Amino acid sequence: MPDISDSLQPSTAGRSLPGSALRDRGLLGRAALEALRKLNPHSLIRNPVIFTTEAVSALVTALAIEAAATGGAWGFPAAIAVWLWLTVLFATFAEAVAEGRGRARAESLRRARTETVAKRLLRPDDRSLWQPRPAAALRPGELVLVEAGDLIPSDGEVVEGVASVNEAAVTGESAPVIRESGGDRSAVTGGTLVVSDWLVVRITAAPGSTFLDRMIALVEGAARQKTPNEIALDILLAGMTIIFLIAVVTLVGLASWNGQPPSVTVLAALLITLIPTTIGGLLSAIGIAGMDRLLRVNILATSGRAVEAAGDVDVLLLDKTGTITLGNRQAAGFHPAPGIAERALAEAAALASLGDETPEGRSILAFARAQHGIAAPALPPGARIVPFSAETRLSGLDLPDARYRKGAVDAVARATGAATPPALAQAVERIARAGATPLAVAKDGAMLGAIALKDIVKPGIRERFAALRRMGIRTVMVTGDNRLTAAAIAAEAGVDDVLAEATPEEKLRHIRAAQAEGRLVAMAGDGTNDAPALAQADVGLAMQTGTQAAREAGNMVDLDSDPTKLIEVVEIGKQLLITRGALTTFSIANDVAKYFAILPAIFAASYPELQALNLMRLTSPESAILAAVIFNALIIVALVPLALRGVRYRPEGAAALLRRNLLLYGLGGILAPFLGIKLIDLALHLLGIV
Ligand SMILES: Nc1ncnc2c1ncn2[C@@H]1O[C@H](COP(=O)(O)OP(=O)(O)OP(=O)(O)O)[C@@H](O)[C@H]1O
Ligand SMILES: [K+]
Ligand SMILES: [Mg+2]
Repeated sequence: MPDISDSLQPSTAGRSLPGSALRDRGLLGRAALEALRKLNPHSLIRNPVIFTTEAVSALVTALAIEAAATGGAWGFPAAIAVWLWLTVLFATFAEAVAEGRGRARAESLRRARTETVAKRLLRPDDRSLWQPRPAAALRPGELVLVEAGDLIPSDGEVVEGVASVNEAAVTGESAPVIRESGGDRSAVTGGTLVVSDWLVVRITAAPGSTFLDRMIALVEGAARQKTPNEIALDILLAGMTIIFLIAVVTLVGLASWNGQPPSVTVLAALLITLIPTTIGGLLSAIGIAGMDRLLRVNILATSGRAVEAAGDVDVLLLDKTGTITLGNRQAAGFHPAPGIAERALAEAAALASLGDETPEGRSILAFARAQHGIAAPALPPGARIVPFSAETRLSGLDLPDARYRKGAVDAVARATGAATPPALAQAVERIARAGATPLAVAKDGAMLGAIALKDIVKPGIRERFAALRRMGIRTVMVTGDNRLTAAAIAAEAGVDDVLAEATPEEKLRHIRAAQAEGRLVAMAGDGTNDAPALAQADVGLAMQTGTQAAREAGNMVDLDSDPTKLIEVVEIGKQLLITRGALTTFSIANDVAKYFAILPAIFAASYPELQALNLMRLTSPESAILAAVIFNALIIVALVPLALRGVRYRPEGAAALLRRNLLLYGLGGILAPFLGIKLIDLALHLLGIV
């Protein structure tokens, strides 16, 4: 069998150096075209600041044309109009570049969605009777046979069989993973390849809404919605636009007091340089780039809001089996109660597992055969299977003359009324202290012994939990397993806290309680019993190896099935929030210099004393105004790489972070335009343009 731990290695598929998008010529060309398409006012209205800029650009263009037609001075309004249009174009370009990176990934995913022909089973109980059927025509509920070498035609649940599957098409990771019926690794994804053995799969996805389809829509940004934070910032920016509009209009009265009223072109230039075009132009690119950075670490986020929430997460809950451990729990020992032969225990354990479709159940049958040559008998007539459930924490078989149960020790004791002899209790304790899961086996009202199920902690997890702790995040393991096993695994994995013997409802209640205390909660899980908790958590990170239910309940899927990836999610979330804050600060701080550049120019005629404000000693009023507009446009392009890459995040205190960013982006935002406008003014002068 392939080593599943291979799939823990972070994948490098689809990853490239940050900012490399800006060096990709084809991508830039396509983005430029897309930027032009985005000039359509109908779509631009979603961005109030840039929409205002476009309206003002149109107005100044009309004025320039009118001046040219009537023989007036049209050069200055024309130059301003050109740079105002470029301002709008740079903003739409930023968004187009951010989207373009996802589109490239979508194209490679589309190639994975090849047209396969499925083997649809005609009868559920007969694998030899099948009919070819195009994958696209498969409906939910239909059964298909997938054999070694076949592509899995659509998403589904494995109902029979164990196979290794290469999921590289989706995850970029070529080490095969195990897919099997019954347990937490039963979900299969359309477009992935069965490399050995066979599976019978019940289709769960309707045509056109498979995981791959949704993934494509997501990376293309088709499903993207503004987050509540983005909407709030948009409203703030729109408010500032209105305030500056009022301020600029009232200037007309002031300036006309004892001189010439300023021209509409000059007022337009003043308005656009003062409204927050920088952050307005980069806001959506910042959000898209954040989702894209997640994708590069192989995490698929279906909600931008979850990415933002991740930036502020305080607690991470994880289930044990399949999340902290590999989840391939295998029977590894029989421990009979005093006076019971080991073979009698093994026979009872096998009977109790006859109808148990979980990997644990199958491993017990295999172990009984390997250790004692016990062949699993056919299901006797009149037998009733008691399937495993996370609520009862046991499973078993009722025969007309005997009842067999196996499961969590306390659960079996309660259900059968059987007493646990002290020697057995000691054996159970030893198993659990070693980090294995003890299952008690009972026949009617008597305990026959225990089975030890071994599971392995995913490698490297301890260091990663330590890193989470340094980021101020508390890790809590919530598991259905018993206290001792939970404590042993918790100690080995290095989590901060552990909640054992938890039913799905208790996992859910635990999250609600933390949220009620005002904490932001992340949950990582893989099982159907984790689904309610994954849905309730602010960040629900489902393992790609998990069940369909878990993957649908969460708002992120980790294609590498590594719960400690939350580190990356948190960093990217923080980075997103910091980048947005930094560029907003920068954008608003920029206004100071523009004020000093444009106001003296406007009032030059009315109030010559105001020349004292012309700190930059700009060549002429016209040159000052044009230089400010050019700077205002160019700064958007200059900041695109930062918006895409994100401001670097270092784990340090919030106060230190705020201080550093205020200094860098606040003070930088005040000073940069003084320098920039002066340089542009000089250049315009040297080129003889003004
Ligand atoms: N096939 C089975 N038959 C009987 N009992 C089982 C079986 N599988 C698991 N159990 C018992 O039920 C308990 C709860 O199982 P459940 O799957 O809810 O939680 P878990 O997988 O152990 O933990 P986690 O919630 O961390 O994944 C297990 O700890 C084990 O004692
Ligand atoms: K501006
Ligand atoms: Mg589980």
